[in-house]
Amino acid sequence: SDYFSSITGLEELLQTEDFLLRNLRTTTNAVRTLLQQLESELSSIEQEHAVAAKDTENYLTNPVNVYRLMKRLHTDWPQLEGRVQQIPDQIDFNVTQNGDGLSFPSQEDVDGAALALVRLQSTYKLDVAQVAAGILNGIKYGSDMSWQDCFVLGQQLFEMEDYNNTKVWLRESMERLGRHSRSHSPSHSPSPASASIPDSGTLNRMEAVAKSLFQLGDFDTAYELSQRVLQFDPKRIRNWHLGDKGAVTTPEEAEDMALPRHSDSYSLTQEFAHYEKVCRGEVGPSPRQERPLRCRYSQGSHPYRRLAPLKLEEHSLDPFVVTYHDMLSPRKISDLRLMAVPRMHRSTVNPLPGGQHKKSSFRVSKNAWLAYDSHPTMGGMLSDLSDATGLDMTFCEQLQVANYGVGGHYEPHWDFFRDPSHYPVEEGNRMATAIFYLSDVEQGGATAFPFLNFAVKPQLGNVLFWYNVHRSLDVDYRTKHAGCPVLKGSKWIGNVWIHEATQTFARPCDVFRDHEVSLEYEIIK
Ligand SMILES: O=C(O)CCC(=O)C(=O)O
Ligand SMILES: [Fe+2]
Repeated sequence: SDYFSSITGLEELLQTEDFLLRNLRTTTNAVRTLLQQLESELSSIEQEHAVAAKDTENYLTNPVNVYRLMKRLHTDWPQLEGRVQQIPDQIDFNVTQNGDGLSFPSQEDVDGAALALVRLQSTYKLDVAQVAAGILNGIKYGSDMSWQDCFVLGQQLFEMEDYNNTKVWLRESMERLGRHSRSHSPSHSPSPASASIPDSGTLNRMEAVAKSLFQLGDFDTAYELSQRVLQFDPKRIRNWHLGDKGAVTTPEEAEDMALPRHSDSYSLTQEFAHYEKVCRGEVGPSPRQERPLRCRYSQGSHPYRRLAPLKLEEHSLDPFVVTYHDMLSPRKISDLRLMAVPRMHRSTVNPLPGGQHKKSSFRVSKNAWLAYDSHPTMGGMLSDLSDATGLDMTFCEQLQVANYGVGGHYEPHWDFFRDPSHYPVEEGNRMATAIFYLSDVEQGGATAFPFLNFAVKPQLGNVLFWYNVHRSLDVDYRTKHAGCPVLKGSKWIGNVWIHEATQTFARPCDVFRDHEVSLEYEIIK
């Protein structure tokens, strides 16, 4: 399971479908050969009968014809009968059951993929009609969704009790069906298009969904859906008893019900709405915030960097958030990703003390932990990071390589632990975070800092670095950050968390505590 959370799993699914396709192709070829054989015998007997019909008496007085008629009926037809009856045995197509070692998505995967689509739609304010047409932010990538695709998605969202989105997708489906049935009138459509006219099973499902929508008080969509059903099968009207009026919800109640069950309370806050704006690039830093920021060369803390200075881009001075450009070559990155792929698992979030690590819709990605001594590239990453930041790398967690598929994301969070039982005392809290970007991302997938009003677009080889704590070692609530949903592409990152102990000289404390500025950001508004 968990195929939807990253690109690596999806490749397996594509391979599964390749296998299914090859099998179906072999099977249809075999069936065609069988049919062709039957067809040729059929037409030779038909020809015989055409001759006989012209002059039956003449035909039947020919002893050869008589003999052949006898033989056909006595021997050939029973044989033909046997051959036709054996056809099903010759069609071996049980791929979904006995396709050994094939990967199939679970219900959770299908739900995850639906949620991802809906998340993208809401975060990036995408127009459903455009998404269904395979267009993301004006760029046409994929093929169109059929009216059935939209309907199935709508039905699934309905089952997931996400009624707001059910509505938009069912509407889109009906819209497409309407367009479709106008452009393919049933009389002249021997093409696959005729297969897109709803069959009775689909009409039943449409009817059932219409009924439920009616009971939920979404009369408009229910009406629209019913009209479509009637258009294809006018007889159905007599089946309709839409329940007694007492069971019908008032529009106000329906409004309440229309809140998607899967969105937790955080996604309804102002803070979350602001975060989504930052992801969309609708808000940015103020001129006052931006004025002191520079792109500059940095010699870091190692003498070698005088010869090869680092390209440093400042995003914020307090809290300190910067990008070091071109820290890792594409070749090293591909080595790293190859090492990580076989070790990838669905990402979990940190539990309450004593709790279980849990998968969550809050963080949808896969990750792997890699030890720094397992490959020279990784040791190099740490020493480069140390040279750049001046920090000591004695206490850092293993490299966490993460991959987000389309719709993958990590909602706003802090990297530091608020509960000291979450980290070893001798190592201290997560003082700083460095994110190595191990891929570019075509659209979406920025690392957003909602309180600081900026988002950093992943760029292969760059490192994003920031301090999670004040100099006083009090946690800095302004550093809340997130991985925005990936809209197009696949996002790879490598996380390094550097702990506090051993940084005494690299980042000495101030005399005074300096954390008050960040306290107001602790509370979710
Ligand atoms: O994906 C990102 O850009 C941020 C990831 C992150 O914050 C984390 O893994 O802790
Ligand atoms: Fe983080």
